[in-house]
Amino acid sequence: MNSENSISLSKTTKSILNQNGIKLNKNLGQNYLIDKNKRDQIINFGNINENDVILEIGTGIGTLTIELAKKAKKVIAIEQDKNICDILAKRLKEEKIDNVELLNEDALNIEFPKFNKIISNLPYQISSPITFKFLEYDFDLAILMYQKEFADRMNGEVGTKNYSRLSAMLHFKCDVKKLTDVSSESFIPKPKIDSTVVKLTPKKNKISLEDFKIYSKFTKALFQHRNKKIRNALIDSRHIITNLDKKEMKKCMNEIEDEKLNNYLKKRVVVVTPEEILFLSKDLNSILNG
Ligand SMILES: C[S@@+](CC[C@H](N)C(=O)[O-])C[C@H]1O[C@@H](n2cnc3c(N)ncnc32)[C@H](O)[C@@H]1O
Repeated sequence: MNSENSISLSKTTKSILNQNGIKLNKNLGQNYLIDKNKRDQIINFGNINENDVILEIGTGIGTLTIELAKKAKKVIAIEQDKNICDILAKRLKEEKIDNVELLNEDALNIEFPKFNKIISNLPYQISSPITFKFLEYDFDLAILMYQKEFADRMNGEVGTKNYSRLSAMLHFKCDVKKLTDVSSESFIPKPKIDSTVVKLTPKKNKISLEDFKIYSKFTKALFQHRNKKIRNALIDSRHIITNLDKKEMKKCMNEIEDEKLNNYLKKRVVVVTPEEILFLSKDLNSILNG
């Protein structure tokens, strides 16, 4: 960490918060970046040009927003906390920055305006739902800061403790690359966890929207019981994938004659690859809902 740089960002951040009488709220994931080198690294990873429209979730007082706005065509900046949003609006005005569309909203509850890149130091309490939401949109690149353990789960290998609904969902949509770790010292207040900056690059040959919808439902059902056999996991989470009741569903499963499918049903969730989940989700979906 370059101490001079960091001291200045740390000082500015503390002074803005003090002047406005702000006490940061843990429940909203308000840990603000004070490491100027890491901030600059994140911006550089974004490889921003003057045509980019950047989506930023959780702007805080604008540590990333202001630098993003200097390089991009436009920044769509979403911040849930009204007081923090007001501070950023004032800063943007003072700095004569007019290419930021600042939205005081819960990012989980709104439809995002059009964008092509996402760059954010995310509020960690919404890491999962916001990442799944990103997957519903087309974009060129995302540079996102997550809790380190969450980042590890994003490309968890099949059969390991990090293999999760998250890794299975990302598998068909994006390449996931960890770029740099960020120590807890780089934030105020200092969180108990370390962080990792991750790059998501959407895959070119994605599966069809219809298949991904079915795959998503089955993945959700399966990973609620990651150590169970697939058959039992699906029966237990049947409400996610079908309207059949337990008896009807068991009957359907018992009538399956396809050997390959029957073999999958006997495997434990955690050892089944995304390709296998895709295969069985399409077949089972027509059996259970056909
Ligand atoms: C980790 S801080 C990042 C702040 C700033 N970008 C930085 O790097 O210092 C996350 C921010 O997200 C905001 N936030 C929390 N939940 C949110 C939500 N559901 N929608 C939008 N913003 C949210 C918090 O108020 C907080 O300012």
